Amino acid sequence: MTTVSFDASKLDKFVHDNELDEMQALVNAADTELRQGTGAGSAFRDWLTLPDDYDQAEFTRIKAAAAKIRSDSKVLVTIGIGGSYLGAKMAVDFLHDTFFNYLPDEQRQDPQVLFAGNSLSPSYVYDLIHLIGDRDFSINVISKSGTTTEPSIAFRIFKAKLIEKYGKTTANQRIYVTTDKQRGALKQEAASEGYETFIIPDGIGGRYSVLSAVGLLPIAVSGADIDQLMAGARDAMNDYTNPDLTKNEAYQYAAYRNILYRKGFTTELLENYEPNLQYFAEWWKQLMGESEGKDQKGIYPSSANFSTDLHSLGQYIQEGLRNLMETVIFIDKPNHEVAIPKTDGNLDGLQYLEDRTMHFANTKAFQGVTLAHTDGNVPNMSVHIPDQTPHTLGYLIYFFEVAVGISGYLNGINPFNQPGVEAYKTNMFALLGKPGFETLGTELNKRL
Ligand SMILES: O=P(O)(O)OC[C@H]1O[C@](O)(CO)[C@@H](O)[C@@H]1O
Repeated sequence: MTTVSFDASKLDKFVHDNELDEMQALVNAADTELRQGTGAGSAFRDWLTLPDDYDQAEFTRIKAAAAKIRSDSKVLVTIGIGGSYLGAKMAVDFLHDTFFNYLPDEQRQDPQVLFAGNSLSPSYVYDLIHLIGDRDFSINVISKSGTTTEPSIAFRIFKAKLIEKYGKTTANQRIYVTTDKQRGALKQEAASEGYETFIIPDGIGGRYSVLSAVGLLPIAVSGADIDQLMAGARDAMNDYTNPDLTKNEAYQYAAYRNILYRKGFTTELLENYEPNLQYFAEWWKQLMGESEGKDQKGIYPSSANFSTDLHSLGQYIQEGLRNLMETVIFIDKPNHEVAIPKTDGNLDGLQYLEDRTMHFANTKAFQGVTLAHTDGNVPNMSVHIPDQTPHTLGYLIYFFEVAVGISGYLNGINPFNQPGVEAYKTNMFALLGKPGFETLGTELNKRL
């Protein structure tokens, strides 16, 4: 039984039935490229089988490390950027109360899972140190390359704090490293300092890595069930193998967004109606943007949070430039339901909603928006999920991963590389004065 249900029924106005049929041959070819490894970037497809084919011993070690952190720390500082933090952040948000990280220590059973190294903001780091205060903490530093500047700087700072608080020997036992099995400065440091280390498999790029140690350790520290997360992904892996578009909704989603893209709908908004899905969209944006935006083409991934943003972006979506398509993730059964109470009289004009629930109102907002935006010529697709359990999240993650693999090949690009992200790094190194970048540094400084 599938967990995710993809709904393209509101696309009639934009896509004829025969157009989907016409995509079948291209989808078959994309499926072969993905499954047989004949497409570009084939060395980075190990996420395809990861839910079934992962290192069980390491998985056990992740759980043991999580148990230790949960027993000796009030805070886990998770250091990483891009794919080395977005998956963990979105999963911790998705799987817990909206205010999970805000609860005071006396009201919580789980450590706070906080993030660093995903920007170069000094104020953020200063404020985070202040927030941790004198509470016990551990660090999980995550970097596949082991050399990314933002997390490297944050690690230096938080490691110094850890040593200051506990002394070097104990501090080293509170540092958990997730990195490549052999390359990079972080790997060398972990080996020399004896930090507990987890591996990011070679064949999995950062944005596809949430179901490896990259995501699993912080998610397990938060108290979420990582067995169920993997089980959900495994179910999706088994459900999405048939390339027949009438039988594979992940492939349907890939096909429809490419049909729409070719008609000029070049920006896709991923939308939600639950605030703790906001970071799901941030994770999705990296997955889609780094996979598809290359060779001067690709759908631009953006996002909106509803109904909040209907009061800010709603006007643009309804009547602005017509290059938008929308994909809504809608949760059929929210974690909690709240009734709209009865009151004496009808001064606020809400009597007609008495005995209704907030989820009823949210559902009507979703339905009303879908029809209004469709009338406004914004193609609407939706992805329904039953709940916010780890199983559903694992399933949903896999849905989007396999969809972007197919989508990338449909658009004739390599969905597994990200050459474009190097340009800013090279300039930054040159301007920072990193050894080896002196000539470029001189040139760039003249242009400033
Ligand atoms: O894990 P790393 O090597 O620190 O990289 C973090 C992120 O940086 C990128 O390489 C882009 O700069 C992403 O692809 C990746 O997810």
